[in-house]
Amino acid sequence: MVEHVLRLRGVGVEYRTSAGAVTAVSDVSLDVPAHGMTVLAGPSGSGKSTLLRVLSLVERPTVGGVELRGSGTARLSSRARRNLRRREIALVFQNPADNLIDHLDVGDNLRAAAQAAGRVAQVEELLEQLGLPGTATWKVSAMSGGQQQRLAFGCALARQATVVLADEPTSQLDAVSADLVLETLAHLARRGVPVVVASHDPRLIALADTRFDLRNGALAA
Ligand SMILES: Nc1ncnc2c1ncn2[C@@H]1O[C@H](COP(=O)(O)OP(=O)(O)OP(=O)(O)O)[C@@H](O)[C@H]1O
Repeated sequence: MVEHVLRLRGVGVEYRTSAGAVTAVSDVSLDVPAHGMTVLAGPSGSGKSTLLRVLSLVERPTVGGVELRGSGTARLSSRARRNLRRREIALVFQNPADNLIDHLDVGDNLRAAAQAAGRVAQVEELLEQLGLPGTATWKVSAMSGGQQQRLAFGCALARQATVVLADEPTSQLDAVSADLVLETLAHLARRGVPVVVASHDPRLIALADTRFDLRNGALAA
């Protein structure tokens, strides 16, 4: 059994800008356990979002390697990376509206997410698990921000993703809505789905089974 769902080895990310090269992440090596919630914590600009994009195979690091379930990804073509991402990885963005298709109702969002990964969604069962029973025919716009984020994590469950990654999933929500998301994250972790979250929300960080602290693009000692 693979103990780590994702591993980074010597990862660095550099951006070229008109003002010169910007180092967003330097020499990060870490192992994400195959169970529970892993949090990337750190102040604004410390490299959390960049690292999350690398972990989710959206962005190739400038140097270093990323392993998913024990297999290296560096030699994969862009197309193979895209297919791997589609099959195995779910990424939830901070703005609830960016995670859902607003012209589809709630049930069809779950069905579309499942279909994109070659799966079939058990809509009523998922909505029950998410604490959103009876909402299958609701418009997404009729839901609160917290309910929308919950549904976004439900789409990750519908896809049966190997790992779920989320960038600041509570940052645009009020306290009550953020509570809904924290409950959902705890639910995913209990179901054995590994979750990786970038956040500086202390309540979310408190739920971490594994925590990595970033400072200026590097792991804090
Ligand atoms: N596309 C880019 N081009 C140039 N610099 C970038 C780019 N993306 C990120 N950076 C820089 O890299 C560093 C890390 O940014 P990143 O967004 O990963 O940090 P963060 O911890 O997620 O911050 P926040 O919490 O504010 O989102 C910052 O100095 C940022 O300005």
